[in-house]
Amino acid sequence: MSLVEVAGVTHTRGSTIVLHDIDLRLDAGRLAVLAGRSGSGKSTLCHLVAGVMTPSKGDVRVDGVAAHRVRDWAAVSLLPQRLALATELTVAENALLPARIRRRTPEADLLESLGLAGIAGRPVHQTSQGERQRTALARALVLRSTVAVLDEPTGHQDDEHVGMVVDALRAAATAGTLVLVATHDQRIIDVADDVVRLSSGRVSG
Ligand SMILES: Nc1ncnc2c1ncn2[C@@H]1O[C@H](COP(=O)(O)OP(=O)(O)OP(=O)(O)O)[C@@H](O)[C@H]1O
Repeated sequence: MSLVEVAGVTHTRGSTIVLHDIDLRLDAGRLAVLAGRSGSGKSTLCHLVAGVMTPSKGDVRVDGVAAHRVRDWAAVSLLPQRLALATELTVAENALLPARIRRRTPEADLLESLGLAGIAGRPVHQTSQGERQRTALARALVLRSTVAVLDEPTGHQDDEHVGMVVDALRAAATAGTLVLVATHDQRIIDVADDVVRLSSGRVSG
């Protein structure tokens, strides 16, 4: 059994079929990329694996459990495109919240590795879009979850910070997380273990 199993998934949004009969198996400790043009269905598939949507047809399972029933951030974490940060809290409070809730000690250098140490104490509403995105990425990585689903993690990053993000994704995969990334950023695709290409809602290669 693979860690993530997507079987016969067709998904409809509004009146449009946005995913067609998707089959996919992904294993632990891999950096897996969902690549494809804007509108090809990457975010939708991310949402299904993260369990925030249920498929119209077919099955999405994480470790044998229907993805929408998994409620534990240590099992499946998510970096959504819209980030969903608490903007009145600081960068560190947001990023480390999942660890604090579980009384777990976060990795000492997580904020440093994402270039956030210098602004750790600043409220998120006083940060840039790129800093916010890295804060939400840190929150998705802080528990070393079994699966981390990351939707466009470099969308707001300059070259230097793309390098930091890529290193963080590789480190998470090396530590055992299945890192599932929706992106069209070639710099991530170049270091991926698995690349799944979506085209108009179908796996194309
Ligand atoms: N709420 C919605 N209602 C109807 N259609 C939707 C909705 N959200 C997305 N879609 C459509 O579903 C398709 C897949 O969208 P999705 O966001 O998964 O693509 P994507 O590959 O992640 O795109 P991007 O790279 O631009 O984020 C698109 O054709 C989009 O127009």
